Amino acid sequence: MAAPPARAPPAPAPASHPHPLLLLRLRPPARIIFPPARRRARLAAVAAATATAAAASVAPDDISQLNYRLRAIVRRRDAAASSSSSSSSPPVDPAQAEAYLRMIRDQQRLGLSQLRGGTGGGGGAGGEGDGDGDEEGETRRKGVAAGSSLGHRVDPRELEPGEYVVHKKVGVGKFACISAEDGVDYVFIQYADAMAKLAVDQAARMLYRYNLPHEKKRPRNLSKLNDPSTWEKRRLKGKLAVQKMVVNLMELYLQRMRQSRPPYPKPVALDEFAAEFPYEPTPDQCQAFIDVEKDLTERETPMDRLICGDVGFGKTEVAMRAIFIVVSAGYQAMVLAPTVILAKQHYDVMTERFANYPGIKVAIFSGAQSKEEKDELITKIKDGDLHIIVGTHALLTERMAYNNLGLLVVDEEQKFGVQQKEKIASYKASIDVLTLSATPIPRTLYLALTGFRDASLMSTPPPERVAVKTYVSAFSKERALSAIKFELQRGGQVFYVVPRIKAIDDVLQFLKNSLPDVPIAVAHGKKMSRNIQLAMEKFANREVKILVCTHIIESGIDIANANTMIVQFAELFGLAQLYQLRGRVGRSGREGFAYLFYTDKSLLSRVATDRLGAIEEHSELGQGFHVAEKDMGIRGFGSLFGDQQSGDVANVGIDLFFDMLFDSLSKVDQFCLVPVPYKDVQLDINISPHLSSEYISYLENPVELLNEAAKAAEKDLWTLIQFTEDLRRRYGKEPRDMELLLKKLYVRRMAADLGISRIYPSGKMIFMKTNMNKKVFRLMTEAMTSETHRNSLLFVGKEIKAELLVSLPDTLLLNWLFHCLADCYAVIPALVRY
Ligand SMILES: Nc1ncnc2c1ncn2[C@@H]1O[C@H](COP(=O)(O)OP(=O)(O)OP(=O)(O)O)[C@@H](O)[C@H]1O
Repeated sequence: MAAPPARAPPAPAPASHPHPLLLLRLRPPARIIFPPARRRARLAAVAAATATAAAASVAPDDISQLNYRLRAIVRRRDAAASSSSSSSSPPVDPAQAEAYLRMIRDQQRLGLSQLRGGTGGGGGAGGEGDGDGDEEGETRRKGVAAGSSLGHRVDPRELEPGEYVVHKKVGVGKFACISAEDGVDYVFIQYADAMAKLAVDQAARMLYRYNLPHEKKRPRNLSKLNDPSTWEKRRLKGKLAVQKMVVNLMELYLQRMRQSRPPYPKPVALDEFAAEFPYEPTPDQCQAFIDVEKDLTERETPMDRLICGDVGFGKTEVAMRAIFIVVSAGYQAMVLAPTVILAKQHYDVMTERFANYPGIKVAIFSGAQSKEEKDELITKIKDGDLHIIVGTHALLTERMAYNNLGLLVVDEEQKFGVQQKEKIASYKASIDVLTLSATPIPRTLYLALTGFRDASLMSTPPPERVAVKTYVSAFSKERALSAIKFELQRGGQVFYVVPRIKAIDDVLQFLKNSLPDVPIAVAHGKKMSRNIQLAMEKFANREVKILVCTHIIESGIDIANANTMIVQFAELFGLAQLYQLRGRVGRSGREGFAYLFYTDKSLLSRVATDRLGAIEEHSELGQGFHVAEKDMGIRGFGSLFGDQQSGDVANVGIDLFFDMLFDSLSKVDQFCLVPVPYKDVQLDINISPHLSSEYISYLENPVELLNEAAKAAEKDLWTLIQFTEDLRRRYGKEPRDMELLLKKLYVRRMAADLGISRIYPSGKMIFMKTNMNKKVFRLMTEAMTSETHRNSLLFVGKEIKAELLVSLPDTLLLNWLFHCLADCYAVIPALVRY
C-alpha cells in the first residue's frame, strides 16, 4: 500500500471508470465532501486513537483474530523447522514438491530395505494397502526380515503367556497359550470379556505385537471381543495421529527445500583424492560417497545427510570426500567432535589424508588451547587462511566468524548438549551438514527410517574385520588379569573402562599391584584436557599399554593396536554406550575381546540384565541398528516418539502403529490439496456491502485501495493479511460494511486455498464444491478447534456439506463461512496446500 502524501488532497474517484467493487458496494453519497488536509489529519488521529482504545478495551475482531492466529502458526512452524525467520510462508512449488516426494519415497525404499535386512520389505514403505486406503496394507507384512525388531511378523509359537498382542479387527488382548483341538493348533487370546480362539496360521497373519522387544509396557485396557466399536475408534484415532505425524514430517522436510544454494562444482582432483584412499572401499562406503557427492554437486538445497554406519565401518572417509568437494570450491569446512580426544584424532587423520594438498590447511580448535592460541586461530579462520577446522563444541562459540563456511560435519550429534544441538540445527538452514553416527538416536533413526531425513546406511564392514568376542560375567580379578595378560603377550594394548571417576583409583591400585612393570595411564573427563591428550598420545604411540579411563573414549577412538577392553561395573552403562565402547576394539584385522563385568548378579535390575544380554547377543559385526532398536525397546517407545505420540502408540501398540505409519507414508501424496484459482471461486451469497460516504471520503484513494484489496486477495492470503493490517494501521478499524467486504475477500481466498470452487447455500445447508479428498478432509476436521464447525461438516461425493441449525440471512452466513473456513485453513498444514 503506498504511503499517503502528507498534505495533498485526496483524489476523487474517477467518474468515468468506476471500480467494479465500488459499483457494487458503494452507496452513492448525497454529496461527497473531501475534507481539507487539517481535518483529515484530525480525523486520522481520532480514528487511530479510537483504534488504539478499541484494541485496548475491546476483544479483537474476527479478522484480526484470524490474522493473529495464522501468523502465530507460521511463526511456530518456522521455529520448528529452524529455518531462517520469515514473516510469511510462501506456497511450495508443486513441481519441486513432487520431486521431493519422489526423493522421500526412494529414501524410504532404501532405508527400509536395509533396516529390514535387505529383503526390501515388499518395496520399502510402498506397501500395498487395500483399494480405499482405509485398511493398512496387509501384504506389507510379507517379506519383512525376521531379524529386525521393526518387522511386523508375529510367530505365535514364540509368544510367551501374558504377552500383549493386537488383532487388527478385535484389538488388544493377552496371549494365553497354544492348544490343540481335533488335531489343529489354536492360539488362545484373553480379551476383557472373553477368550478368543484363532488357528495358528491365521494368528500369524493377523496378530501384531503390542510392545517392542524387551518392552513390558501394559496397555491401558484390554479390548472387548464382543464390542469391536471401542477398538475401532481407538484404531481410527491412532491412524489419524499417524497421518498427522506424516503430514507434519513432510512439512518440516519441505521447509528445508525452500533453502537453496548453487551446487558445488565437482573438483577436478576428486578422482585423484579418492584413489589415495589406502583401502578398497566397502560397497556401502561407495554408495555413501555417491550420495554425498550428489547432494553437493547436483542438488540445489543444502545437504542434511546422516551417515549411519556401525562402529569402525569407515564413516570418516565419507566425511573427508565431502570436505574435499567443499574445500576445493573455496569454502571452509568445520568438523565438530564430541570430545577433545576425538577432535585430536580427526585432526591427525585429516592432516595426513590432505597432506598431498598443501593448499588445504587443517587446524584444530578446542577448549584445551590457550586464549592466545585460540585468538590467533579465530583470526585465521575469519581471514580464510584455514580451510578445515576440527574441534569440539568450543567451535560453536559466538566469537567464531568464518570467512566462507560451506560444510559442517558433526560426529555423534547425540553427544552434544541441547543448546549445542540447537546451534547445529541453526546451521542447517544455510550450509551443508553431514552427520556421522554409529548408534543413531531413536529419533534420528526414525527420521531416517521414514525417509524424512537423507541417510546413507553403512552396514558392510571393511574386509578382514572380525567380530569382537564379548563376554559378560560377574567381576573377577583373575579373569580381568588373564585377559589383560593375553593381550599384552601378543603385543597389544588394553582399555580398562569404569563408569565413575571414583572407581579409577581402586582400579589403578589393583593393576599396579598386579602388573608392576606395565606402563599405565589414566584418562577421564575431569582431568585437564591437556593431560588427557598426553595420555592418549602415549597410548596411541604404544608407550602406555593400559589406559584406565571413563567412557570418555567411547566415541570414535581408533587405535588399531588396542584390542582388549575390560569394562568394570558394566551394569551402569547404557546399551548404546556399551556398544560404542566395544567398538573401540577389533578395528583392524586383529581379533578384539570385550569383557563386560557386572558387580553382582543378584543386584542387577531387569533393565541392566536386558542391556547386558542384548550386547552379548549382538556381537556380530554390523549390529548397530539392531542395538538402536533394542535400545528403543528397553527405553520404551516414549523415547522414539514424542510424549504426544507415545499416547497414540499406546493406543494401538507399536507394530500396528508402524504398519499404519508405513502405509500412510506410502500414500503420502494423497495428503495434498490442490488450490483452485482465486478467480474460479464462485460465492453465491448475495451481499453487496455499501460503504458509507463518510468512510469513502475519509479514505485516501478509495478506488485504488479497493483495487489493492482485490489484488491482495487474488495473490495469496498473506498479502491479504498484510493489506488489512496496513489498512488498519493507516485508517483505524474499518466500519462494518468494509469489514464485510474484506470478509468476502477472505472467504474467497481461503476457499481457493482449500480447493473449494463454489459455495452456495440452500435452506439450512451450505454446499462447498471441492477437489479436496476425503483423507485431507478427515485430517482437517479432526484437527479443527471448533467442535460446532467440525460437527456440522460432512464430506459427500465432491462436496463438503455444512448443516446449520437454521437458515441464516446472508450477512450471518458470510460470517459463519468466514469462521468455518478460517478454522479449516488454520489447521491444514502448509505442506498439503500446494
Ligand atoms: N574400506 C576400508 N577397509 C579397511 N579399513 C578401512 C576401510 N575404511 C576405513 N577403514 C579403517 O577403519 C578404521 C575405522 O574407520 P573410521 O574411523 O572411519 O570408522 P567410523 O565409522 O568413523 O567409526 P566410529 O563410529 O567408531 O568412529 C580406520 O582405521 C580406517 O582407516
